[in-house]
Amino acid sequence: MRKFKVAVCQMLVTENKEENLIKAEEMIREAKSQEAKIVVLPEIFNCPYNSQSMLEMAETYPGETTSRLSNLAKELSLYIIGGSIAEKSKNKVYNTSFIFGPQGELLGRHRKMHLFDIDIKGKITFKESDVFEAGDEVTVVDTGFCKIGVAICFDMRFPELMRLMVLKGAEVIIVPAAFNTTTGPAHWHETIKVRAVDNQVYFVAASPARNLQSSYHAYGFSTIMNPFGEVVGAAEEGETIVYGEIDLNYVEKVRQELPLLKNRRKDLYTLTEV
Ligand SMILES: O=C(O)CCC(=O)C(=O)O
Repeated sequence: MRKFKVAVCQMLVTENKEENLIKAEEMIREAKSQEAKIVVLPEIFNCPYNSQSMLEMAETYPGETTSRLSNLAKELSLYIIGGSIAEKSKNKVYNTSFIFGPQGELLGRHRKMHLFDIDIKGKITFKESDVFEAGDEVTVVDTGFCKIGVAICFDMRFPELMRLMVLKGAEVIIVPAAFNTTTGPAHWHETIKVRAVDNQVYFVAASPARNLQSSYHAYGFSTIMNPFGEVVGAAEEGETIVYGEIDLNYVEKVRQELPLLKNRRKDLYTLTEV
């Protein structure tokens, strides 16, 4: 398969976990009815993005949320990039994206590698490391028709990680995220564009819808960007599903016509995973 539709569910996340799971399922079913092959959920889609909720609602794998996503992937024969959830494992909690294939199989899991610890005076302070441990693996899953790099939110600010995914064969990078109303307007669009252009990949960034009732105001503006830096699908701040076509032949064409990856001076510098 060289061309397929990807859908990003920019869902409104509430305090009610069951409500969030039902919403995610409804949106995934809708995306399937529009013939999407890959459906993406946002970061922490089953509970509010705050330390207390994430700790309270953390689940082990397999657990309620992942079983529901896996069953849905199987029933609908879809790839589901399951946003992220708080994952409990051996007395630690991770911010984890579970990725399911069309038989309901777990294709991979990405544990957020760069934790969102920031303090922008008078604007936003957040310390994810109060809740989460950092993951330590670069995640690239193989669908059989393309390789997909998966990272979570703050991870997208680290160009080395994105490039490592491409060196492992990723032609598409998918990032469940939840930027906010301070850093979103400042950096969201530019980061998506530059990561897509530098790495010559489709870059799919999924946000929750903005919920002004919650303590964390997600930015929204989920975006699908092509390898030449053109937007192929985008939302504003409200709840919606964003669709875009991924064309792997176009990745090849851009990489040939503007040979950035080929022209790296590997004799002068290298990037290695340790
Ligand atoms: O990088 C940013 O500005 C936002 C990151 C974030 O919200 C997150 O990692 O959850």
